[in-house]
Amino acid sequence: MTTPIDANPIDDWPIDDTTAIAPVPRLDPAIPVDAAPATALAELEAREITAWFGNHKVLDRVSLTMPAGGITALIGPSGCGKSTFLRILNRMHELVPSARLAGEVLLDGEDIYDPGKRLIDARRSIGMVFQKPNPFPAMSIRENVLAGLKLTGTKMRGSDKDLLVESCLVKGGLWNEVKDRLDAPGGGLSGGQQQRLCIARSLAIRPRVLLMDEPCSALDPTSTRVIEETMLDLAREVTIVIVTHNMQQAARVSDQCAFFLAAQGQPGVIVEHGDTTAMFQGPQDPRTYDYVNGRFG
Ligand SMILES: Nc1ncnc2c1ncn2[C@@H]1O[C@H](COP(=O)(O)OP(=O)(O)OP(=O)(O)O)[C@@H](O)[C@H]1O
Repeated sequence: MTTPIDANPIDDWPIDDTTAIAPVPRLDPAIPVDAAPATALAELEAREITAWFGNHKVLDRVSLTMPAGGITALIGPSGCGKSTFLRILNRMHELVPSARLAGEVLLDGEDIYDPGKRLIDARRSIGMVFQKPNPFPAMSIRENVLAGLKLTGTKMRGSDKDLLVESCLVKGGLWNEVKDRLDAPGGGLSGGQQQRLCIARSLAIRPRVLLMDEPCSALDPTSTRVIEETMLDLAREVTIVIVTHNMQQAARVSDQCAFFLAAQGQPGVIVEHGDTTAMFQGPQDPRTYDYVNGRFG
């Protein structure tokens, strides 16, 4: 099925993913966030995804199941469509005016592109963390975590906000470093701390899936390890999909990998996917072997 691209109902959100925060969905103001039940782990399944920018087809019939509570790494050389695929998973692809796609993305069996589904619900359930940490620099750490609620106009008691800020910063692996300076500006944190603040911010809207587009590529090795530990902890409650160029990182954090490749002038496809250990130790396809062993890309 070719999915029609609707006008973007959140048209005041910036598009540039190096500077924007992910569009934040609207919580039900009637439900205090700390009282909301924990959400069940969700499986995400992409079926036969084909994507275009104008007439340029960049993905061809890509299917992948991303298991509930797992970490799936998308790997492959530059330009093979990994980020495009990731952005299709939470309907960010349609922010680009020339973008089109065909196929389905099922969140626990329900197609997020179904005409009866609202864009806002996809964004509510499927959060995104970008390559470059992008906190609001002048806002305090606390305000950054709560930014999604503020932007959506959700009302919450002060004590509920305090609980939410603490729980998100704990889950984001940042609480111990910032608990005594929650009113300090987010822009004053180190790059690695800023990225964990962005993770905490995305958790505040209780996503069921967290998409991460090269979240450590701007960070030093120590910060990278801290983010990886945070991801491993988070996978107990959110399904994670990460794009990474770092093969060691893919091996360290992911349960399964999908290897994307685009032949010269051709759209990207998944050459091979499966258990990460198997992909690294005994890939089926010689191109996967060459890529994971650093022979190209
Ligand atoms: N906004 C856009 N408009 C037009 N073409 C685009 C746009 N974004 C990406 N493309 C094209 O789509 C193809 C896939 O790009 P994409 O960024 O998804 O690849 P990638 O595998 O994530 O690359 P990298 O690893 O370098 O980030 C490329 O040919 C790219 O030039």
